[in-house]
Amino acid sequence: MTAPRVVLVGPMGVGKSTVGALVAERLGCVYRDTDDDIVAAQGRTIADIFVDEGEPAFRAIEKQAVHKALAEHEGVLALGGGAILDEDTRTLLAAHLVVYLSMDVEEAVKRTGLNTARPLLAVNPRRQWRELMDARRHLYTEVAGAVVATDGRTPEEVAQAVLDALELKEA
Ligand SMILES: Nc1ncnc2c1ncn2[C@@H]1O[C@H](COP(=O)(O)OP(=O)(O)O)[C@@H](O)[C@H]1O
Ligand SMILES: O=C(O)C1=C[C@@H](OP(=O)(O)O)[C@@H](O)[C@H](O)C1
Ligand SMILES: [Mg+2]
Repeated sequence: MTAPRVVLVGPMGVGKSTVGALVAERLGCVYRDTDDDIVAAQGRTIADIFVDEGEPAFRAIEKQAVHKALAEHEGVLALGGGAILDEDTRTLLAAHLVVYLSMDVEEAVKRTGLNTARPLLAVNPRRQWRELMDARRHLYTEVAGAVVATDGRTPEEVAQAVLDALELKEA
């Protein structure tokens, strides 16, 4: 069966895309990011999809993109932070090796700031991030086979911790 070597989940700005690319390089396999798939397929940015069609429409597009990538990708796969909100997606993830990258709120604000590319954090990022995590923390934990804390760690250190977690799981 085709399956990603590892699937990275976690909140916006935790480093899924940055760390995913590093882990793929270290494993000598291909890196894929479902946000990039969505942008390529739609020919517009994530922020534009949110503005043009709203979050429910984005989630429907995202669900399709995630299910396609889980079915066909063999390397490292990073999901958008909200992909785990979908119950069918969580069910599919149960069959995969999933690593949850975590961080606390201060680290989150440092990394994402007022970056308008992430529409869900455009206004009052600290409060919005707390609310998002209250709604999602248990879902990240539910789908994950391992949790890697990223606070105060460089992307290279986080990538190494992910590789260590993989080695433990694959052993
Ligand atoms: N371990 C880290 N320490 C500090 N900054 C980081 C770390 N990992 C990622 N970043 C920075 O945080 C921002 C968000 O990273 P990104 O990989 O896009 O996160 P995600 O895909 O989870 O939203 C980027 O500016 C990136 O350079
Ligand atoms: O957490 C979320 O709901 C989102 C996370 C984003 O991806 P990253 O987690 O890669 O920033 C992107 O899919 C969109 O802005 C919504
Ligand atoms: Mg990303």
